[in-house]
Amino acid sequence: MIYLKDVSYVRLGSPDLESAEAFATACLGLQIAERGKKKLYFRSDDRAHTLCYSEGDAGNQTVGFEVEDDASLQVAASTLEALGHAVHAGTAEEAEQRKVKAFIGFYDPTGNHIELVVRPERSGPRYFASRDAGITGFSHVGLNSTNLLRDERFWTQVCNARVSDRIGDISLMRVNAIHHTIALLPAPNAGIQHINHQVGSSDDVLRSHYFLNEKRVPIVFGPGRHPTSGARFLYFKGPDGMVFEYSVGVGEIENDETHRPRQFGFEPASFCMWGAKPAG
Ligand SMILES: O=C(O)c1cccc(O)c1O
Ligand SMILES: [Fe+2]
Repeated sequence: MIYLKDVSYVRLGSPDLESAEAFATACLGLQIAERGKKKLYFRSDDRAHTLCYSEGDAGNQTVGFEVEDDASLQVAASTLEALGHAVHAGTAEEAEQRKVKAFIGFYDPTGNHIELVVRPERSGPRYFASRDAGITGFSHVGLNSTNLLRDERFWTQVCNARVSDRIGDISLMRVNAIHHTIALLPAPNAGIQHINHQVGSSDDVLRSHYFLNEKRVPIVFGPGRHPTSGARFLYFKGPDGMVFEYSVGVGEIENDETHRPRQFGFEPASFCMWGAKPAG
């Protein structure tokens, strides 16, 4: 069993780092942590980085998850290899680029590139962004899935994810008390479907709605409220078509042992209890 503790970071390729930087700082509200060679590191909370853009193909997308220690990483590697997944052991240089002690890389059954990391760095100074978006931290990712049942099985049976709720066959899965850290959404190919940051209040969500509209950032869904996690949300489009979500008030699962996933119908009202409909 692979015990995921939390999501750690997202790594995104972009052919235009300048635009990515402008969006991440002036629109999304992240803090530049470090400029590397053709790499930009961003902070959103007390971690040293939670997002890294590197110059390259926008199809290069990776999600990093934290595991407990080196022993857990070894178990993860052998578990994956036994199941036929090719596992890449991160080199010291690659680990340094990720600000982690060690990591492995592999592809999930859909083909999403996943990294498992040990001892991701924190930062001493607190997160301080130039735009006051009210971000309190990087919280979850939506992952594309070409086969929801197969991929839910991978994340819950090979890994320790637990289903908190389902909308149709879409699963919202937790790896700790937070309602979900991974959402699996149907898509024809691999990719990150959205990247979620939590904000401090509903005011932040609505304030950003006006702010992003003014900046001509395409709003793709919301403001709204998810009946599943209870979170108030706003989705908008960033560089290379990547969708970002702000949300506040994501619930926690009080009793991990006794919680049973709730089933919601695959319909708009299951995504927004206020009646918002996705754009397009
Ligand atoms: O927060 C949620 O419950 C949620 C539901 C559907 C899709 C999402 O991205 C979510 O964050
Ligand atoms: Fe989400």
